[in-house]
Amino acid sequence: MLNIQDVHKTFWVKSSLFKKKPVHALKGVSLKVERGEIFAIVGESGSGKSTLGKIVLRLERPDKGKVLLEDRDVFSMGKEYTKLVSAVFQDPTTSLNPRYTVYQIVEEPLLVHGQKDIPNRVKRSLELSQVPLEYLERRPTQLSGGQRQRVAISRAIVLEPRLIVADEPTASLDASIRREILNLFLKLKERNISTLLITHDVRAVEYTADRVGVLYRGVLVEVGSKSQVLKNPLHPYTQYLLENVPVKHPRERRPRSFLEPMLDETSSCPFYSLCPKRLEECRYTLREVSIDGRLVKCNLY
Ligand SMILES: Nc1ncnc2c1ncn2[C@@H]1O[C@H](COP(=O)(O)OP(=O)(O)OP(=O)(O)O)[C@@H](O)[C@H]1O
Repeated sequence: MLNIQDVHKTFWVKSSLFKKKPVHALKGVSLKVERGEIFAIVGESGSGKSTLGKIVLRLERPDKGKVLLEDRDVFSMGKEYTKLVSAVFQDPTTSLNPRYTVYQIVEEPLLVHGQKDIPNRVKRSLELSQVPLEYLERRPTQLSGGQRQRVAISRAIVLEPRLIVADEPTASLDASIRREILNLFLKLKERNISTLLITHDVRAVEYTADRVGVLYRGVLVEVGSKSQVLKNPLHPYTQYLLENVPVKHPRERRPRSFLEPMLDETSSCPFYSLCPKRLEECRYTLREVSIDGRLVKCNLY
């Protein structure tokens, strides 16, 4: 349904008074999201996850590559695209208009798209995201963080989209609420709505995802089913990421050495300078192989 083909995105940031340097946020990312699938993009801060989400939402344009929704280039689609693809962001406090009531927030996309039967559709959407109807006249500041995120999800699904891009939808919430919000995405899946779940939270991936893509410095290093990637990670970076899923106490965590600046920006593999299993050839070439239906960008295979 969603087909991302060889997407590249470079930002130019000021390095000194007169100079700019490139930040390669995405380097040839390709993936497909099927109907009703929850596809998780996982990676550490700065790996390019949000940039990919923004490109799918058309908030950024790729420098190269294509994004297709049901075989149509999303950048040549009109307003219709915003009916088919919607977004849920990390912080509902900033993504919801504080002056609007819950009803007005959820109603807005229906008005923008000239829809009929608005009151009933708003109510159905709120029910589906488990927002009590007595909250209809409340404003975001009168709701808890979890309820605000439910309202944001109601707004995202009110037009019955094909795909939701959810960028860290549980990151601002208490642990006790996180699972409830993730359950909503599982419910949407039953209604054949796909989710591109952008997260650094491996537990969220474990709980919800069908397939997982691991992003490292703009390169999708591994893509496979949840069980393939989480139970038997092949890429050395995925292995590192999973070994460092937050443990009970910060003292038990390993140093996050892989967030150090790259020592060798010119090597083919983005993980070259930090990889414990690197080969000499990884400086010059990077192979993508398919193993049991999963993709790995690594010369070890
Ligand atoms: N508008 C921008 N201008 C300049 N650099 C940017 C811009 N947006 C992103 N970047 C850079 O691109 C890289 C990828 O950023 P991105 O936000 O996509 O990563 P991320 O994996 O979502 O990280 P986080 O979880 O911290 O948001 C980073 O180095 C970031 O600093």
